[in-house]
Amino acid sequence: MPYLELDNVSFGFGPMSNRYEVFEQATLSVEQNEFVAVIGFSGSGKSTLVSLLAGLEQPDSGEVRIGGKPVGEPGPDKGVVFQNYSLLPWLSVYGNIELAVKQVFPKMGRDERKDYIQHYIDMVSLSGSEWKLPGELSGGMRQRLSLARTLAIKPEVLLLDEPLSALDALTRSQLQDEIIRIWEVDRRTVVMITNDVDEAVIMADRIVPLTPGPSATFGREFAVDLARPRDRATLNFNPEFKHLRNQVTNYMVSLDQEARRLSSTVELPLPDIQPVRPGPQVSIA
Ligand SMILES: Nc1ncnc2c1ncn2[C@@H]1O[C@H](COP(=O)(O)OP(=O)(O)OP(=O)(O)O)[C@@H](O)[C@H]1O
Repeated sequence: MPYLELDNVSFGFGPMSNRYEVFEQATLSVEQNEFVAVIGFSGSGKSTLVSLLAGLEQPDSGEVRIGGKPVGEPGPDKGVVFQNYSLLPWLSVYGNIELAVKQVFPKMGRDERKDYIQHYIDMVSLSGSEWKLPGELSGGMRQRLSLARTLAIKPEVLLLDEPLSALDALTRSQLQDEIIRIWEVDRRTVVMITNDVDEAVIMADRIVPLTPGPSATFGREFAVDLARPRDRATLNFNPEFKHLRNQVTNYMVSLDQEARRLSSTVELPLPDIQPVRPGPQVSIA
């Protein structure tokens, strides 16, 4: 039975007179502890999908379910890591995690809480930076902190909204490996939004493309049957990896071409204006 479900979901922004339909009857099923990468073009609805899964937005029709129940309000059962970190700049690394932990586990004793927070700081390799403020951290360290803070509230579903796209290529690949290392030790259901095919193939169990908007839906899925742990150095020479990467890339290109073809054949309504006719000639003496 699927754990996380988007069941025939339609959702749009704006009033009826000027509406933008983001999703039309979109359906997605994710198994418990599965790692799914949703890949899509800019503006296709990736962040909106995260908002719907997190309960920040409610569908116009259809239903979002977790464990068979409607998703409900945002809460610690759904942990979101955003692209832009969303850290409190006046709190240290320790303080940012502590705030979240205190909110979700108010009864945890002081000593236990200290060890608990340190465990998550160590997990994301931020040991030694406990008392630094977010402004004193690199982009990669800030995203590690975001991840630690979200993991520390023990969400059942982890929603990663393009968490690595603001990082340089080297830091990005390091963090991809770290996220997978952490997920392999402490499995949970993950939906990661990405616009990077390689990232999706290296990290996910399954890749689900989002068709270009408006009225996006989910396209053909790709299972990633590469054995774990995946070593990026050897993957580059793995024919299965290369084949899958090409398949996904070609499919995304074909989705884009189809969307462009459709938008160029749409007939634009022209205003119904009577042509101006010249009046009688007037001669000026
Ligand atoms: N609050 C809003 N009001 C009106 N339209 C919105 C709102 N938020 C998003 N949209 C529109 O909905 C569509 C999907 O937006 P969304 O941010 O989910 O896309 P995305 O795939 O995450 O884009 P990107 O990759 O560029 O961040 C876009 O066309 C966007 O303009």
